[in-house]
Amino acid sequence: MAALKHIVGSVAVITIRNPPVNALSPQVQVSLMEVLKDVTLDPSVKAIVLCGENGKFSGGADIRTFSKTDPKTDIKRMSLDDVNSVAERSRKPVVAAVEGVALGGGLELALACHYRIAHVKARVGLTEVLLGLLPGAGGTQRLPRLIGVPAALDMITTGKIVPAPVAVKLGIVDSVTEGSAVEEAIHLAQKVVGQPLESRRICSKPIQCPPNVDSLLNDAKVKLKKQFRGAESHQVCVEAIRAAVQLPFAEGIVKERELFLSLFNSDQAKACQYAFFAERSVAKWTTPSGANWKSASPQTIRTAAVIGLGTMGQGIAVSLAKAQIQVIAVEQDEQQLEKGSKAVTAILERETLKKQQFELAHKSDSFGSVTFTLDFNALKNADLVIEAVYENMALKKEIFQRLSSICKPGAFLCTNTSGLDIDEIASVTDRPHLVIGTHFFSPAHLMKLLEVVRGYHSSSTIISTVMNLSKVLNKVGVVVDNCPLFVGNRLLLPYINQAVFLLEDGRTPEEVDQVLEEFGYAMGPFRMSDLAGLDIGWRSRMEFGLTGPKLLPGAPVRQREGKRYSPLPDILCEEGRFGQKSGKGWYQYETVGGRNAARDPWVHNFLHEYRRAHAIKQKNVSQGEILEWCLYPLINEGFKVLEDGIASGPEDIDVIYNNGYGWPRHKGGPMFYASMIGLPRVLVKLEEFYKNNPDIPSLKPSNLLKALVKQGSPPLKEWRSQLGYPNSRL
Ligand SMILES: CCCCCCC/C=C/C(=O)SCCNC(=O)CCNC(=O)[C@H](O)C(C)(C)COP(=O)(O)OP(=O)(O)OC[C@H]1O[C@@H](n2cnc3c(N)ncnc32)[C@H](O)[C@@H]1OP(=O)(O)O
Repeated sequence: MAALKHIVGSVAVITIRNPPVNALSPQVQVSLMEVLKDVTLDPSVKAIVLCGENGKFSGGADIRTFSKTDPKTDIKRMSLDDVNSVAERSRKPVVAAVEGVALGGGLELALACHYRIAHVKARVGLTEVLLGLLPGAGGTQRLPRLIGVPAALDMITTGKIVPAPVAVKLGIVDSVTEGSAVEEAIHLAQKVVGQPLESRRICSKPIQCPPNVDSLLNDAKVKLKKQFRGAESHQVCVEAIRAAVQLPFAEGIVKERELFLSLFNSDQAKACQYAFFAERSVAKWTTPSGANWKSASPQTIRTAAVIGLGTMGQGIAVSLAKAQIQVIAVEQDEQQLEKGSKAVTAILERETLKKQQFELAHKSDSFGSVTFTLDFNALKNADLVIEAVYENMALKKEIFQRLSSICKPGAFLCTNTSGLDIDEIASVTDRPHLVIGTHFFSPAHLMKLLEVVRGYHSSSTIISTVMNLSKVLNKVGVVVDNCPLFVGNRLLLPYINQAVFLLEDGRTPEEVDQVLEEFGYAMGPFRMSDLAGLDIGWRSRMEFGLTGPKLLPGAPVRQREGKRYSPLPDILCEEGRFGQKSGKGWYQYETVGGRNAARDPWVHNFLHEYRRAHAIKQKNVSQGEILEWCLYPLINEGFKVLEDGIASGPEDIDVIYNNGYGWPRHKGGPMFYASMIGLPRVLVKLEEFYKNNPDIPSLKPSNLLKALVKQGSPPLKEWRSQLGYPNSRL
């Protein structure tokens, strides 16, 4: 039985049982319905308590069953909504005892109960929108009636999860307890036996609308369109809430169902659900040598050190402190230390304020302390050190040599680099097995991704410790192998190059960005480059002799070693145009450090003159071709990364892109996207591009892509077996 019943006096306690998160699978729903009907008819039962096994109310409808559900037949036959209706219509009081989580359909079930008691540490939310859906079991009709339209709109359209004390303030739950929510619920159930229930049924509550409700809903749609470019579910959620506002409850439920079904089998919903499971799958890492997440022994990190308090170091220090880890922050000179400590303190103050506002001043755990010092010897007691100085191999090696002699035996040594060789850095230490790459993304206290780059000698203990740490820091860690640029930046390079080639061929930064932003990227390649800083790539190209003083004399302007090369970004940097940080880059900004990109006539004129000087003929490229020209080489590089064994599966690449590179989640990630549009299409276009541009090697289709197409394009979950890894995780 997926729903268990036991009787306490005259109270029937129904426990949802479906480990690990008590997901409401079709079987659980049928079982719940049976037990609910049974206890409603049982004359000895006077009240009902609903709870979940093992301290978790419910993680919502069972997402795994969605792909096997036929919306036309299965959902119409029986749905969670019917269970909710039976609970709500019951003449006996039904009390939800919310422990752990009540998310999605789990919270919708709780909303159908007459009372809700939550444990103080419980969290609730209608998270369906993040899975490309809407709360389709009455959530869009009940929540606005319970807490008002503005608050419900915010929760439903963002999928926000709130802690129990906030849920009480909002009116979602009636009270919180530090003790057992189930005991408290039983107590309340006994107390309210015989009391009238009509006012407790949310379906009977009139909806309180602010006078400007129409513009509230319309403005929300505009805002959400900008925030979640191209994503349907956020928009459809607003329409479901509009139905709650305009229609009586029963009709609103019918409309909600219709809108739910319009999303249920969409490609976007499939992509979001794939992204959800991909994130879980990357946590279960394995290495080619057989080490894996199950057998490794992660260590708890209590004290961590950060070396270098530039932008990255600041964010990393804040991230650690927010996770209640004690931080020692080291800089090399007084001035840098003062600048860094001021910045860290300011960010921490802002974060404290945000936390207090979010938790509504509920007593919560404070942040870990940060000690600022110039003294490297302060690192001797750190459990883990993250070096975050700028990208310079000699400097990093010098630091790691020092760390070897200062840090306690067993301390983990991490380098925050976006592409330098981890093995070379590890080679100067006394403990290469305890050295690893931790590639954070800026701003490091906000961005979710952590690329965990294992070196040749990295032990399973350091991999599992850092993967665990990523979860503690509320990040998504992905284990990748050591190669130049690792995974994320390796795929980014051809994408950016292709975008720049488009400028040579006659397009403008605005046109290219618009296509990629309409696709769903938060920022197109040029706005993103301006944000990241154009000088970073420039310095690295100088280091590699692609430009600057090390460039061999006589090198053709638009070629390097026979390959197409565009000097446009280099010229911009030579002009002092580094992007936002200098107030100008591919765009112009209102001030140095400004955020609002505006068309820059200088850039347009410069591009025009450049094309004229090099006698480049303008090409007519459609918006669709711009998209394929930029994205397919990125995807192709993804296949090459898989072929090289740098990432262990397509999910790893997609998780990296969804969480670190602004890829639209409702498109699943580049590899998922390729599977959706069809591998033959990607291959044919790459072949065509490569034929016409043999001097761009990244357009040459990868062997893996060709092999998969030859085999009839198997589904993504089978690609991994093609790679022949000994420890396939699928
Ligand atoms: C068919 C028509 C039905 C009509 C339904 C009406 C509308 C309702 C829709 C929904 O309810 S959609 C689901 C909404 N729920 C969520 O979005 C919650 C998703 N889960 C989470 O956020 C987290 O998993 C958690 C519950 C907060 C737990 O986090 P934790 O870090 O503790 O563990 P995880 O590693 O994330 O998960 C453990 C394990 O459980 C699996 N899982 C989690 N939630 C679900 C779920 N709703 N359905 C199925 N499976 C779920 C997760 O994949 C992990 O499994 P493994 O991957 O380790 O095997």
